[in-house]
Amino acid sequence: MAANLSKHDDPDLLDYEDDEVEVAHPNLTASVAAPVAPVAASGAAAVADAADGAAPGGKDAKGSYVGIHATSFRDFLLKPELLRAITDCGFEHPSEVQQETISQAIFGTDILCQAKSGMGKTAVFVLSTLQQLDFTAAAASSDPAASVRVIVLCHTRELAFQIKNEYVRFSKYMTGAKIEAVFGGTRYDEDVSRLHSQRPQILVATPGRLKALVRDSKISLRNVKHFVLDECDKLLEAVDMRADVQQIFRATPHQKQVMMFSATLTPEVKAVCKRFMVSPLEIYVDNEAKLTLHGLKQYYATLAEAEKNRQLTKLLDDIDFNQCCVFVKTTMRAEALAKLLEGLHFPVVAVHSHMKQEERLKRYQGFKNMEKRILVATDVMGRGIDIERVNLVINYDMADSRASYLHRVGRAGRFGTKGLAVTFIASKEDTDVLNDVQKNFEVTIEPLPETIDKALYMNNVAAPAPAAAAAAAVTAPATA
Ligand SMILES: Nc1ncnc2c1ncn2[C@@H]1O[C@H](COP(=O)(O)OP(=O)(O)OP(=O)(O)O)[C@@H](O)[C@H]1O
Repeated sequence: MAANLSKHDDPDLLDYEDDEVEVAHPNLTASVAAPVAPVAASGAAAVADAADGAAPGGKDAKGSYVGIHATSFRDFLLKPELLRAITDCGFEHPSEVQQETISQAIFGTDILCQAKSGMGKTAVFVLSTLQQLDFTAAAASSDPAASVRVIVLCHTRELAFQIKNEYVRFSKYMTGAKIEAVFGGTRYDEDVSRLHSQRPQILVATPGRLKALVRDSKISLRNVKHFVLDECDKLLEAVDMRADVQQIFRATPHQKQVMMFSATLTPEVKAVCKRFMVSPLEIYVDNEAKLTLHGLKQYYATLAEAEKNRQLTKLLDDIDFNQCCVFVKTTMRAEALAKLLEGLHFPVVAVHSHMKQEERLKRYQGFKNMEKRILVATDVMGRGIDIERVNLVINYDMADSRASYLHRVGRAGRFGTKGLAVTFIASKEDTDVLNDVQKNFEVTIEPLPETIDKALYMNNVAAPAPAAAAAAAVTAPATA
């Protein structure tokens, strides 16, 4: 494995998602002139809607969109307890990226993998590491002080929590499997005692917290056999994060499997990633155009900043969504917008980096459990987060780059399902990003039409016959 990584000064411990610019925005605190009818506050209607996503016969509709039906998870010759858990999770067929990578990942090959958002990259490293681990009592007692065999690094706490849960559900028939997650914003001493008492074999972490634990010798990584970076471009692009990752990497043995994943990998980041690896299997999307999610209908609305609130509330009323993510550019705007929507009785919750960790996870979990239908968030929630019922993304503030746009809209249309993304364009910079997205991802983002046909963004809603289309269509506001 490549060991001659360049040195960086030790940065202060950081929460990596705290990179948002704080700009007060008067528009958000202004009240919306016209009263707006709320969407159903109860989860019941939405749960019924979400059921639309299920294919006839109760089968999960997702598998039928992107699964390669000629192959099956059985073809990977996985452990029976893993296959049982895969079946319980409703996975029928491996997706393309799973088919391309799992068969080699389970033999310990280093993997550098780029694949579209929502196509099941998580299961690649979760399944392949679980397949390779030995959870027997003998293995556990061999060196209890250095129990960790798998390190998974990711950039946010919610993602760490989500990945830990994926490990839990796929290891449910594996006796002795112990999985923990550590991330900033929680009590350090509690992490220390939990790691000491639990002795996990699998540890999911944000780099800052893990770096501190390693630095203080609260954990030994000398037995690590698998080192995974999810959203690796995010972890390696910024110098401070990369330095933390490098420091953790250096605390692990030379001999190990390294796997890295993202939907977006620039040539520069690929080169950095490969310095951590030895002869990796490289799976890339050869043309950015192929990152476009074809189940996702994308529109934009050109409008003035002051018109955003009215437009947003109109969309939330008119569009028949299951769950929706609204992205804004700062934590302050997230708070203000959520308050405004709450005042109008929309079932909304805000998540951003400037809130207590406990509260943040509670809100994220509540949204995941369908207690609220609208999430207002900063880019903190823009990557990796997998919430199955989200079929509408609204960029209230345009993303600052095409990569960020791609990750955000990828919160809808997961695993080949249908979804809708609407982006507000209020400045020349917004237009530039929009043009960059259209050019590089070869997608045509149309102006928001008067009406949006439900069949475009709801699964199992048949496209109406042309004559009936007008009557069935949902009314949407005209663009400014
Ligand atoms: N083979 C499969 N069959 C059915 N569902 C699957 C399969 N593989 C993954 N999924 C589901 O697809 C969804 C998206 O998977 P995942 O979050 O791993 O995507 P991703 O590629 O990591 O996306 P992103 O780049 O946005 O992080 C999850 O809900 C996951 O449970």
